[in-house]
Amino acid sequence: MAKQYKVAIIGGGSFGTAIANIMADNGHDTCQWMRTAERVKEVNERHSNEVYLPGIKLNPSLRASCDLKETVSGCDAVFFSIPSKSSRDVAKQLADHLAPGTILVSTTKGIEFETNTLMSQVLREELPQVRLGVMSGPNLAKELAARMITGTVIASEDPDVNAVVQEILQCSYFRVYAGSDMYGVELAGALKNVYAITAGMAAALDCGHNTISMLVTRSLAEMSRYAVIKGADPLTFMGLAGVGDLFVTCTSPLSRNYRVGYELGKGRDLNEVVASLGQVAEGVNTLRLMKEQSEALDIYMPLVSGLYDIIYNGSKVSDVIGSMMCAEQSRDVEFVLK
Ligand SMILES: NC(=O)c1ccc[n+]([C@@H]2O[C@H](COP(=O)([O-])OP(=O)(O)OC[C@H]3O[C@@H](n4cnc5c(N)ncnc54)[C@H](O)[C@@H]3O)[C@@H](O)[C@H]2O)c1
Ligand SMILES: O=P(O)(O)OC[C@H](O)CO
Repeated sequence: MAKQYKVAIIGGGSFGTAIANIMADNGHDTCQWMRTAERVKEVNERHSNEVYLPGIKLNPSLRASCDLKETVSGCDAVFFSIPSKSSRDVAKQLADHLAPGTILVSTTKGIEFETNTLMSQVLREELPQVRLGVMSGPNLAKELAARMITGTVIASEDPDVNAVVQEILQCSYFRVYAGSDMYGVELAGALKNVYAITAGMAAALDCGHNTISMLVTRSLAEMSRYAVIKGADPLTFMGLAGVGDLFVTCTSPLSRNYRVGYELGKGRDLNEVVASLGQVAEGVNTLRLMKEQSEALDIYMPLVSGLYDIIYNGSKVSDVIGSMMCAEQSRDVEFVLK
């Protein structure tokens, strides 16, 4: 029989609940920390989290708690699934409760806005005692919670972290691949959200399949170009955390970032769209960061600039597309060509 671990998940939203449910399905002693007492009661008594995962029956062995110390005490591994905006605050709360050597896995696909810092770095700064990993891939929470076949990537500098996480999560519907390019895996997860907004907008404007295909492929080129300049391995972007996640997020209406783009494409106001979502769409802040970075580092990112101009400068979609199509002819796969 496979080893049973004591595990915790920090975050009571869609993804935290989906991951907690897998671990409970796998027979691990699983506790999920969430800040809302009403939601804790619902998970413990009705085995559901209707606000975030409507219609999903959770494993009855999954426990929830509002008590952070009790949740993580004695855990072998802790999964962190808090939106980037609040990650540092929650990490600070965890500081006194995580034993040295505990495995901590970030599943957050965002960047700290004020510092342009990835979550692994935020966690490293606040929780130096842990062994870190990041998990990312084409992982729509609703599909995972419905136990649809899914693959993901765990990346850590410590191969033991990868092996333990594979053992904890691997099951008949979830396949966990290992990687060592932690930076690339995490960056890919954050960047693809921006391009999903563009893809949602293109869908709202009834663009053809040729257009969507060009958009997604050039998105991959643009995010890879940025990531390579920042030190990531371009091959990471060919895997599940790169092209895999870009594909799912740019094509599925289950993606919140895609939905933001779709609603913007239908002419709705950004603030109104974000407020009505009721869940996080990390790409909105990541877009602003990428625009700043592309200017500061002089990286050619026409899709980021175009989307930024449409959302924040009131540019017309047709004008932005027109200027992109008339730009100087370029080479394909230039981000890997020397
Ligand atoms: N939903 C998905 O399909 C999915 C898949 C992979 C990764 N992710 C990433 O996981 C992260 C979390 O996403 P999600 O989908 O679970 O978001 P969500 O909006 O569904 O839920 C966010 C959760 O975080 C909690 N939270 C926010 N601020 C908090 C604070 N200060 N203290 C305590 N709790 C706080 C909220 O109460 C809520 O329970 C994001 O970075 C997202 O990109 C999401
Ligand atoms: O709903 P989104 O747009 O945050 O995307 C969810 C996941 O990241 C897809 O892998």
